[in-house]
Amino acid sequence: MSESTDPTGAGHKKPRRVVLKLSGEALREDGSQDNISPEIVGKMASQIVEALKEGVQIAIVVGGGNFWRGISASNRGMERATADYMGMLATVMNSLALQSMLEEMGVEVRVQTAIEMKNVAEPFIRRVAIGHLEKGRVVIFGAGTGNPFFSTDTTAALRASEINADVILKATKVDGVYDSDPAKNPDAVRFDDISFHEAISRRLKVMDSTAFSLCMDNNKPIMVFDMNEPGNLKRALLGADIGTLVHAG
Ligand SMILES: Nc1ncnc2c1ncn2[C@@H]1O[C@H](COP(=O)(O)OP(=O)(O)OP(=O)(O)O)[C@@H](O)[C@H]1O
Ligand SMILES: O=c1ccn([C@@H]2O[C@H](COP(=O)(O)O)[C@@H](O)[C@H]2O)c(=O)[nH]1
Repeated sequence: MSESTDPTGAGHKKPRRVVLKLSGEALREDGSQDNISPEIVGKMASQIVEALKEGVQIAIVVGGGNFWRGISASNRGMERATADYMGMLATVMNSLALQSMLEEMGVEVRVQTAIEMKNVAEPFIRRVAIGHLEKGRVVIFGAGTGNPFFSTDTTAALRASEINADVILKATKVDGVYDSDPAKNPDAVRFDDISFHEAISRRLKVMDSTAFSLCMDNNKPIMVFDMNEPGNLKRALLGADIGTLVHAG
């Protein structure tokens, strides 16, 4: 794709509203004991500030893998639903860290959680979230879907459908979707674009199948890209060739 191509397939050059999915794991500095690196969160927040200048409405879902993944704890003997609720609480910590950094940079932010915790955040109310976005505020959706056995990728797919986002921008440690996990296979080959159907039938693990299916059913394209590179979020919004577009085909 060139700088001018349509990243959403929706007929406009720049999306009007996006859901940005941030990896929780990416908030931790390699080798550090801290689960959250304020420096990394700051760098992500700077990119979000830069992207907001494009006039795009941005809602965010942050993962929790820097603290806790329910399935890992469950594989080690903990009851799955409880482990998953712990994972959802982890995403709230990440949401608050991001809110704090964005506010330091002058951005108005509201965190809305799927599990009520009114002392720290608003409850998720779809119409209120849309109202915030229309006023130029960033909305961060914390606590996942509020349900165990799901992931924050599925949360991003669900919220994108609910708020009618044009595209999901999935920021990861890798620069797109590969034919196998590039972290495990150095010979993995990257796709410029791939259909939902093919991503699901090849069982590509960059997102879970529930998230892919929900995006496919609701026609929400996903741009998978590496946000560690400064400026990449803005490039993704403008349709630059920096990742893999997963689309209806
Ligand atoms: N076919 C594939 N193509 C690209 N990445 C893949 C593929 N299969 C597995 N992966 C892995 O998926 C990861 C991307 O997922 P994501 O950003 O959600 O990471 P995560 O660690 O699960 O995040 P979180 O902390 O939010 O749980 C990459 O780190 C990559 O190694
Ligand atoms: O809807 C949801 C979302 C998340 N969880 C739990 O939280 C952790 C962290 O999320 P990641 O997507 O892995 O970053 C996840 O492993 C689940 O345990 C959930 O239960 N429901």
